[in-house]
Amino acid sequence: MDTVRVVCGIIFKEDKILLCRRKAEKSLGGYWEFPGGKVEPDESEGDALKRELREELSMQVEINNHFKTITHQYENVQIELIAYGCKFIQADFVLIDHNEIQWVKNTDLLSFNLAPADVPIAKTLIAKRKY
Ligand SMILES: Nc1nc2c([nH]c(=O)n2[C@H]2C[C@H](O)[C@@H](COP(=O)(O)OP(=O)(O)OP(=O)(O)O)O2)c(=O)[nH]1
Repeated sequence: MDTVRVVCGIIFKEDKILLCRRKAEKSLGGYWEFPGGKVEPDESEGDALKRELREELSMQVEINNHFKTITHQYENVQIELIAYGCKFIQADFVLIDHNEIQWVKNTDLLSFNLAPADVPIAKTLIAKRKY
């Protein structure tokens, strides 16, 4: 089975991280995620992340370090979830693919119903506190 490459942002505003809840009608609807999306062919991970954040949230960030990559097998798809640390710059937060957003303290991440692939990323964030 092919692996779908997905890039997501661990977006910091001071000591809080942005979580977004996927709309009910989407795949993994109702789960909270780090925003981002699929990397298109011939697109860099950074360009894909900037594009997705602009399209989904009208948001601009500064992309910093690669944080962690997780391979996760869902029932009918395998994804490679590539997470980058980002600094929040500004957003209109016009929600397209999500129905709620929240800025969350590191230590509260696991109290959200995270997409299963995101759980190891949240655990690493909690273990490191600051990356
Ligand atoms: N953006 C994002 N997607 C994630 C995360 N964790 C996780 O399992 N995913 C999954 C959900 C989707 O199956 C896929 C990303 O696709 P996407 O966000 O571009 O969604 P999409 O609209 O293209 O997907 P679809 O509903 O059309 O299938 O990766 C995450 O933290 N961020």
